[in-house]
Amino acid sequence: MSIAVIGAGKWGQALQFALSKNVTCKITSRQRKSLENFVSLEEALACEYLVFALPAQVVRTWLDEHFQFLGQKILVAAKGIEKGSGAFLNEIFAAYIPEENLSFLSGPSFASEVMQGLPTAVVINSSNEGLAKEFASFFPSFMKTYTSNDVIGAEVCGAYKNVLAIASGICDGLKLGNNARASLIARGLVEMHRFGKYFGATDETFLGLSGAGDLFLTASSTLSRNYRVGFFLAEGKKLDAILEALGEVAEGVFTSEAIFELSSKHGIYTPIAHEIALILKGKNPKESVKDLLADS
Ligand SMILES: NC(=O)C1=CN([C@@H]2O[C@H](COP(=O)(O)OP(=O)(O)OC[C@H]3O[C@@H](n4cnc5c(N)ncnc54)[C@H](O)[C@@H]3O)[C@@H](O)[C@H]2O)C=CC1
Ligand SMILES: O=C(CO)COP(=O)(O)O
Repeated sequence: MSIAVIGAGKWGQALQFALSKNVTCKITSRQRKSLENFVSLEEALACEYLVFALPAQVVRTWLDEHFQFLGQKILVAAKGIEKGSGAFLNEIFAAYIPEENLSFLSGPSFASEVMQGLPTAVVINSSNEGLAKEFASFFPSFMKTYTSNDVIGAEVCGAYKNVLAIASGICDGLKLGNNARASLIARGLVEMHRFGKYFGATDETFLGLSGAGDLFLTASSTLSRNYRVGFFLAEGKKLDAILEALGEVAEGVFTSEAIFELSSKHGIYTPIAHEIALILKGKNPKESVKDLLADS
């Protein structure tokens, strides 16, 4: 078998590191990097298995410009909803790749900890159980892998928790206390469940690794880029300056807009994501706290 990671950012490199414990794993990116088993895009695309670790917002253009379906089996490792279209990643990929060849990775997994070989548990989600199990078998023992067929549930959780992590960072940046953060995370879980149910997600996904697991992780740690974006916004820093200093993707910034658009279109009640979208457009976070407390 042959496998390659596409995208050599933080997550792509961590996944290559993890998969290389069991299999020879190649990696490619738009700029050549001096990484072991770095290959050209052509060589990567010729592999039987591909792991996509590109930011959600660039996936559609990337597929349009570079992808050719040769029967490859795909694991999508990005977490986000496309801004503008409100498209989920499974919808974007489905235009290029048959559903039975697609799977999606979810669960609590900071790249920096995976890079150190620290233990975690993740989920491989696919309508094709055999494919999910195949990908699961490639992961090293320090990453315990579960499988699920709730693709949309895993996708909603992975994307929504990034927006809630921004909210949590704001909460801590404003020094609102532990009670406030726990309330926010708990209400956030209810909110993302409501949103996910609308699109057909399964209840139990929200209680497991993809939902509560990844939400608790990301919304309670300064290791999260999304959390840090929120923290610095609360300190009064400008979004552009925060993102420039971050130098890495914070998907929640784009996903909050996508959720705002989808919730407005479908009439889904998502007050926390709504306030985050407004804060990212310049609303004072303290006003948002007042509005959320007063909201009934
Ligand atoms: N870092 C982490 O701990 C985790 C990240 N993820 C998700 O994985 C995805 C990627 O995140 P990271 O690797 O951490 O981000 P990153 O910011 O470290 O790297 C993103 C990579 O994408 C490349 N890239 C950006 N635009 C591109 C384009 N138009 N064409 C080709 N390549 C392009 C960049 O050069 C960079 O190498 C995101 O959706 C993120 O939410 C998921 C789980 C964990
Ligand atoms: O998805 C992640 C961990 O599971 C990474 O979160 P951040 O992108 O906020 O760092």
